Amino acid sequence: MIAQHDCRTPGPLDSASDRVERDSSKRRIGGLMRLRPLLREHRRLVVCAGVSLTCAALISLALPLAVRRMIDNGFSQADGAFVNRYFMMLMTLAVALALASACRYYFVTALGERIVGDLRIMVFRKITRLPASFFDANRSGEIASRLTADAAQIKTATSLTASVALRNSILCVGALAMMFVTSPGLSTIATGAIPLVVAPLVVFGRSVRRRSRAAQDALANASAYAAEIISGSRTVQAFNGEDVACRRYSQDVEVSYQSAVVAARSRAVLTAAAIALIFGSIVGVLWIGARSLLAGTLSAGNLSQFLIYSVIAAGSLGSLSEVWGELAYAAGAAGRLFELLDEEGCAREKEATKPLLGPVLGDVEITDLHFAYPGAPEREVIRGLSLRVAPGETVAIVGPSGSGKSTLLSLLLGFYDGYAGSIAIDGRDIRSTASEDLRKEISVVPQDVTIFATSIKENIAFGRSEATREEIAAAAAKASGDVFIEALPNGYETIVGERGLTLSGGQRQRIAIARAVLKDAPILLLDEATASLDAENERLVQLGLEGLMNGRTTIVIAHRLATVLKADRILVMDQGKIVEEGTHASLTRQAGLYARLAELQFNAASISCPEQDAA
Ligand SMILES: Nc1ncnc2c1ncn2[C@@H]1O[C@H](COP(=O)(O)OP(=O)(O)OP(=O)(O)O)[C@@H](O)[C@H]1O
Repeated sequence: MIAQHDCRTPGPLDSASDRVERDSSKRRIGGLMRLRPLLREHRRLVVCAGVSLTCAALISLALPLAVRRMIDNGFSQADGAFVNRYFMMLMTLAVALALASACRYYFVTALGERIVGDLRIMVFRKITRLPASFFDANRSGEIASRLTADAAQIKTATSLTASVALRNSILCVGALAMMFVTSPGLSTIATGAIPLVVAPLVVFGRSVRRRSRAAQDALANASAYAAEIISGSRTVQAFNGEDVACRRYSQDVEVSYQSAVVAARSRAVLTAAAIALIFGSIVGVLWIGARSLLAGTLSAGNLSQFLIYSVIAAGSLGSLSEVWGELAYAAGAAGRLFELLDEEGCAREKEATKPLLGPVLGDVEITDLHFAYPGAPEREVIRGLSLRVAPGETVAIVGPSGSGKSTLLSLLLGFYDGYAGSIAIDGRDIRSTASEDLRKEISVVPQDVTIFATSIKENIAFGRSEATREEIAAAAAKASGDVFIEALPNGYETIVGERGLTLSGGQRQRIAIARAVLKDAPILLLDEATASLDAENERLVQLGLEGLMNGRTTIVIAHRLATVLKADRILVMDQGKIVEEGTHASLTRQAGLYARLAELQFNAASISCPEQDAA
C-alpha cells in the first residue's frame, strides 16, 4: 500500500490544450495581472514610465489643434507673423515629443527588463527547490524554455507592448474626446460605429490567441528536444543518430512553423478586418463632414482637425487590436511561468518543520518502507523494507540491478515523500524536518556524478561555498584527486567543460568524492562511488573513503562486491526488500542470492576477508 503524502504530487506541466481550456475560463489577459506585485516593487520606474508616456500622448494630441488654428487663422487670413509663431510652437512641441518619447522608451524598457529579471530569479529559485518527482515528469528543455522564451515574451509585453497599448489607449480616448469638441454631430455618428467595429474584432481575437498558444507550445517542444540532443551530442554521434535527430527536430520545427503560420494567418486577417472596419467607418464619417463643409456648416480647419483626430483614434484602435494579441500572447507566457511558481511540490519548507536537534549522530532507522514512483504508482519499488544503521556503522547494500538500492538513497535524501512507513534520523521522522536541514547532515556521492561548467575549485566547494583553498585541496587529496588536479594547466582554477566533459569519468568521480569529503556530514551515502575508477585509483580512493567513513554512518551501494568487503554489515536487496544480511563470509556460506552474485563476479571461495572471517 502506498501512502499518499498530503502534498500534491507534481506531475507533468500542462499541455497546450489543457492550458487553453483552463485559460478560456479566466480571460487570458488577466494572467498579466499577477505581475502587479512586481510592478509595485518598482513603483518609481512605473511612475516615470507612466508620466513620460502620458506626456508623449498628450503632446501628440495637441498637434492637430495647432494645425486647425493655422489653417483657420494663418493660411486663410495670410497672416505671416501668425504662421511663424505657430511653426515655432510646433517645433517646440516636436522637441518635447521627442524628449518624452525617449524617456518613455527608456523607462518602459528598463521596467520590462527589471520585471522579467525578477521573475526569472523567482522562477529559478522555485525550480531549484522542486522535488525530484517534478523533474521525473518534466523535460528540462521545456522548463528552460519557460525561463528563456516565455520570460522574453513577458519582457516585450511589460515593456514595449504595454507602453504601446497604454499610449494608444490615451490617444484613442483623447482623440475621441477632441473629436466631440471639434464636431459633436460627426463624432456621434463616428462613435456610433465603434461597437460595430469592435465586436467582431473581439470575437475573432479570441481564436487568434488560441492559435498563438498552440504555436508557443509547439516551439517549446522543439526547444526541449534540441536541448536534449545537444546535451547528449556524444551519444547521438556515437550512434550515427544525427539524421534521426535532425528528422525528429525538423518535424517538431515544422509543427511549430505550421502552428505559427496558422496563428499569423488569423492575425493577418484580424489586422485586415480591423483596418477595413475602422477606416471604412471613418471614410464614411468624413464623407458626411465634407458635405457639411460644402454646405458651410463646418470650417476647413475644423474638418482638418476632426480628420487628424479621427485618424489618430482609428490608428490607435487598430494598434490596440494588434497589441491586444501580443498581450494575450504574453499573458499565456506569464501563465506558463506562474504555473511553475504555483507548483506545490513536496520540498518541506523550513517554516513548516523543525530542525534536527543538536549535533546529529547519524542513527538511521527505516521501518516498513513502501514506495512507488509517482510516475508508476501501481509498481512498488520498495516493498516493506526495514533497516537500522547505528551511528558510525558502515553498511553495504548489494543486489541485482533494479532492486531499489538507489531509490532507497533518494528516499533518505528526502527526494520523494509519497511513501508509507517511516525513515528517521536520530529518532526524528525526516518528513518533519526541512529538506535543507536534512540534507545538511548527509554527504552523497551519486551514481551519475554532476559536474558544473565552472572551476574545479568551485565544483568541489559546491556544498560548502565558504571553504578555504586549503580545505578544498585537503578534500581533493583525500579523494586522490590532488595529483591530477595540480597537473592541469590552471590547477584548481581550471574550468571544466559543460557537465565536466573535459574530464575523465574517474576524474569526475574523484571531484564528486572530494565534494562529499568537504561537506563533512555525519551521514555518508555512496552510490557506486568508485565505479569509474581503475584498479589503482580505486585503491587510492578506497583508502580516502575509508578515512572518510571513519566515525560516520555510511551506506555504500556497490555492484563490485570486492569494494564492500570491509563493511560492518552487508545487506542484500532484491525486488525492494532486504533478503539477506551478514558479513561477506557468513553470506557466502548461506548459499543464497549473495553467494550467487559473488560467484558470478569472482570465485567466492578464493576471496578472503581476514578480519571478517575471524569475526
Ligand atoms: N524516477 C523514476 N521513476 C520511475 N521509476 C523509476 C525511477 N527511478 C528508478 N525507477 C525504477 O525503480 C526501480 C529501482 O531502481 P533503482 O535505480 O533504485 O535500482 P538500483 O537497485 O539502484 O539499480 P542499479 O543497481 O542498476 O543502479 C527500477 O525498476 C527502475 O526502473
